[in-house]
Amino acid sequence: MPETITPMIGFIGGSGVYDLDGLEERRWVRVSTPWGEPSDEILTGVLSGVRVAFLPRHGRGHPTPPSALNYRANIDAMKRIGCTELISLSAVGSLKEELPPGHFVIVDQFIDRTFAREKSFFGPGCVAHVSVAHPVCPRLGDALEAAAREIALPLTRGGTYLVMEGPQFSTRAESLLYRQWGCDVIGMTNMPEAKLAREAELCYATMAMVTDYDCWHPDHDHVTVEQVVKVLFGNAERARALVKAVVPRLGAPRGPCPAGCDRALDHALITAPEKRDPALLAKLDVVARRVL
Ligand SMILES: CSC[C@H]1O[C@H](OP(=O)(O)O)[C@H](O)[C@@H]1O
Ligand SMILES: Nc1ncnc2[nH]cnc12
Repeated sequence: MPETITPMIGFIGGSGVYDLDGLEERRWVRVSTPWGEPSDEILTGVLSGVRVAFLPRHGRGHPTPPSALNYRANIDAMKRIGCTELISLSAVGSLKEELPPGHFVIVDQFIDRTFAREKSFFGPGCVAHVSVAHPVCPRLGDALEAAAREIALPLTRGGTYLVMEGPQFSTRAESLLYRQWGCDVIGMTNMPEAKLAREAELCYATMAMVTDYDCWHPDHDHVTVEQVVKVLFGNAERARALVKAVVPRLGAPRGPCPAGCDRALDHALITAPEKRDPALLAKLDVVARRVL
């Protein structure tokens, strides 16, 4: 008999999304992990009868830049508190004319250009290679699409998110290069987040909220924080409406993920049991508990 999972929907709120409203049994909870401290306390509560958790990715008040985020602690903490799926709400720049500020994109691919971050829970003493060929859970994508259409958000389903290191925005040459690569949007945070969610066997999807045209567009000034923030105020309101619309669609008890996100480690571990490092295995207590 396949296991029945009672979902707890986790949200990781990006720039401009530092809180969730409308929760019952609302409580900010401190969660420590073997990987260090997450960005902030995690807000837990109940929305439409469904358990939810919310982590402000950069911390409340936005003290932490993309490269200094402890992505491993964030993902571990969300799983540790009971999340079964993760939805990222992220501000992005647009690399396509037809994705103007105010538009929403359910991305389904990433190009990871980050280079100064811890990208795996595994390493010497326990080597694992998961597939991220399809980094986004289609079931979460379907739920996000249905919810976004219900509240009439301007929406595109599918797109490639270029993840840059930052914190500076791109040069014009870089922006033009990413357009040539066929990328749709650009941001600084969703990798290694999506890779780590896969290693932790959590379903993951991103709702990207376009705030600017980066710096490639001949008719628009280059992106500034001021501009991002201005658009974000509108977007953040709509992001909250999206959360309220998506949660009931994901809340029912369910079987295993049809795409296999929750079994990503089934064929990933390659280190022989007798060669595994007990100290690392102890840190993997929650992330890899199903297979260790
Ligand atoms: C404030 S603009 C740059 C900043 O916004 C995005 O963050 P998030 O994905 O957490 O919404 C982008 O990735 C940068 O970190
Ligand atoms: N143009 C841009 N580049 C990188 N991250 C962003 N976040 C929002 N706009 C961005």
